[in-house]
Amino acid sequence: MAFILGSGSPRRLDLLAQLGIVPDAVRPPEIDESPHKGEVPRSYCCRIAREKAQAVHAEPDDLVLCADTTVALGRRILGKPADEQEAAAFLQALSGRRHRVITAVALKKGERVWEKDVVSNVRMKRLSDADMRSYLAAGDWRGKAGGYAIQGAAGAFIPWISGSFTGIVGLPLAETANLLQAAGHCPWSAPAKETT
Ligand SMILES: Cc1cn([C@H]2C[C@H](O)[C@@H](COP(=O)(O)OP(=O)(O)OP(=O)(O)O)O2)c(=O)[nH]c1=O
Repeated sequence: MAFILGSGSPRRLDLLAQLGIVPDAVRPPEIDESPHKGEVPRSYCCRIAREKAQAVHAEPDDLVLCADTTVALGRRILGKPADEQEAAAFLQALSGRRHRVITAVALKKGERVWEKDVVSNVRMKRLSDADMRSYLAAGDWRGKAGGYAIQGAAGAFIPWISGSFTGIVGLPLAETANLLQAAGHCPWSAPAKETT
C-alpha cells in the first residue's frame, strides 16, 4: 500500500506533515477546473476534489488524497487568478466583506471514495490602494484561490475567521485525519515527531 498525495500544492504537503505523514508519491492531478453553468461553489468544490481523486493513477490498495479549495463570494466562485489583473479584481471584490472558503477532501482506495468538505467564513478588512499595490507586487496571490493566502502577508488583512484555519490554507486537518481513520489509515498511531 502506498500513500499518494494527489496534489501539487506545497501547502497540502506541509499540512500533511503536521499529521506525521510523508507521502510515498506526489502526483498532481490534471483536470479541467472550469465550473459548470449555474454550479454553486460548494457543489463545485466537492466535484473538483472528487474528479482530482479519480484522475490520479494508483494501484487498487493505494490511498490517494486530493483536495480542492474554493473561495466563494455569495454564489460567485473565485478560483486561482489567471494573472495580476484578475487577482486585483478578486481582492477588490473581497475587500471589506465576508466570504466563504470551502475545502473539499477526497480520499480514494480502489473503487471507494471517502469525502468531506469544510466551509469557513472569513472577513477581510477594507483594503487601501497601498495594501493592494504592495500585495499584488509581492506576487503571493499566485496559485491561491481568491488571490490571497491567509498564511502569508494577507494574514494582516484578515481580522476574523470562523471555521478551520487549516481548511482555509488548503487541507482541513481534523476532518482529513477522520477520513484517514475511516479508510483504516490511522495517522496518530505513528510515533510522535518532535516539534519545536
Ligand atoms: C484561500 C487560500 C488558498 N490557498 C491555496 C490552497 C490551494 O493550493 C490553492 C487553491 O487551489 P487548488 O485548486 O485547491 O489546489 P492547487 O491547484 O494549488 O493544487 P492541486 O490541485 O494540485 O491540489 O489556494 C492558500 O494557500 N491560502 C489561502 O488562504
